[in-house]
Amino acid sequence: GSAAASFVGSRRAILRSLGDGGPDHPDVVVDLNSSNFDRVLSASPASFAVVEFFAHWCPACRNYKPHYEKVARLFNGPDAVHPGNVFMTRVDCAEKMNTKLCDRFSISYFPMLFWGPPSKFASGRWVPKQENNEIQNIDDGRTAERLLNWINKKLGSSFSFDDEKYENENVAQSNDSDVGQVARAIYDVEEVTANAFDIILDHKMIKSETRAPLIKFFQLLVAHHPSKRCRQGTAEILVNFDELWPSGVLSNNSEFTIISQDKDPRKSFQICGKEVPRGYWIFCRGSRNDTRGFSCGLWVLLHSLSVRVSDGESHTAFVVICDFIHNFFVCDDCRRHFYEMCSRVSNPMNTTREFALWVWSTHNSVNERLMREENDLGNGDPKFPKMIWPSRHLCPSCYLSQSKKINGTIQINWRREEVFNFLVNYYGKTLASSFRDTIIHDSGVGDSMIDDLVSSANAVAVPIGAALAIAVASCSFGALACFWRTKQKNRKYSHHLYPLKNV
Ligand SMILES: Cc1cc2nc3c(=O)[nH]c(=O)nc-3n(C[C@H](O)[C@H](O)[C@H](O)COP(=O)(O)OP(=O)(O)OC[C@H]3O[C@@H](n4cnc5c(N)ncnc54)[C@H](O)[C@@H]3O)c2cc1C
Repeated sequence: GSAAASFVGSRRAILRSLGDGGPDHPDVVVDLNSSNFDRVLSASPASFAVVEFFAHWCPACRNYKPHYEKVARLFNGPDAVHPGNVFMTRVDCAEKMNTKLCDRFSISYFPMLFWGPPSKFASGRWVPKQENNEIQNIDDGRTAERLLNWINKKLGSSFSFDDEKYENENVAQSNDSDVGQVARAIYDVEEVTANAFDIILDHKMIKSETRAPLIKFFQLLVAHHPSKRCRQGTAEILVNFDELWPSGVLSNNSEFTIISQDKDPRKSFQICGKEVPRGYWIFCRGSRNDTRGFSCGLWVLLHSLSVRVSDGESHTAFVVICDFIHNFFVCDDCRRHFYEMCSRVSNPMNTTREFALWVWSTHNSVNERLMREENDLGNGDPKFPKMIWPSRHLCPSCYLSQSKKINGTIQINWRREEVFNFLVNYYGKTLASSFRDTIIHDSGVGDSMIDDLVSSANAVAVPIGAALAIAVASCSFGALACFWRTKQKNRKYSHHLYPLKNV
């Protein structure tokens, strides 16, 4: 009796240490099935995915579950130690709906594990003994340790279960690390966009006086957001804007009441698609819980917009961004400081260069101020001290000569032309370089006009005004949009377009 009891006890202890669900060990493995498999995998920011095919009735799978989840906790979920590296998922082949999916991967036993780039899973299949398959069968993953070893061999990494949250290679880099790091920031730009929209809804910030600035900001996003998913999602919201937030119902300074209470707009409109927000930061991840993240993502969004607008749009975009921060950035100090700097601009911005350099130098003024503050208060992120950016290390050619300290402030002689080139390359091309920018039309009603509209992957040029005009003229977003459009036909068209020229 007592031997059996202690056996059960120790087995529990082992299970606990491996993680058997519960509040300390949440199950962060992403469950996939035939209806979301392709979409979720193709939207994953991770470089690699593991897919476990199992059957819920299989006892070996049940025993394996805590092992698999222990590995998954390193990579998945808000508390992941190494987010964005490996996406850990599973498919229950005992579910009828998944039969075809499991056949696609020639599942011959449970659990059966595969490894490959997420996008290859999304479009792929696996056939035994076929060479050059980008999807590989994981033949040695029977315990948590062995699976992690297998992954480490593939990645050339040394991930360990002892790694602590935040103390990891993702933050061993700093602001000053290599140029390619910013390629991962595209996911943070999506994350910040979705978070900002959530905040706007949560705080009921759409009021009669903030409605127009928001519409204009959305127009800017439709035309120039670096992520196609976000361009499309924003276009959808824009097309439905009048329906969701009718101007007549909004009163000054009072919160907006959702007309039909059971229809919370956020439930039907995801500004960057279904997979975002993901709940974690990659490029903008701080070494402490309360640093970086959102505000870092917001800066990256602003910079990436600034290098994408055309010369002719630059002043409008400047005003739109100033108004957006002023009305919707809930950090009060930040928005006041920023707006002050906006107000100091007396001449219109004539070029993309002027605008992008303004955002850059404004950001540096903030950095400079925070450098002092964080020094005094010790509340900065120790791994990401504020600095004047870009460092000599990042952009040697941006510096004209040795910088001097005059009255305690650093005076740098910038080569502004080089800084601009650097910004365009960094926040333009490099930011979007490794991005798998797929849109899967859930409704199946693809529309070439909207695709054209949102498909400009880099610094190109759908004039902002045209973006909404095209969006409005299209029925690609399903019944609601068509309904809206039909209704608009009888109204004064221009009133609803908010042409940016009139900012
Ligand atoms: C509009 C705005 C106003 C803000 N105002 C305040 C404020 O008044 N007080 C306050 O405490 N916090 C303010 N913040 C927050 C603060 O600026 C930082 O975002 C936050 O402290 C996180 O810092 P970070 O280390 O992630 O780097 P961030 O400053 O957020 O920068 C993000 C990344 O951008 C790059 N970068 C840095 N400088 C530049 C530059 N000059 N040009 C281009 N790229 C650059 C770096 O790669 C950096 O890691 C503001 C944020 C925003 C978006």
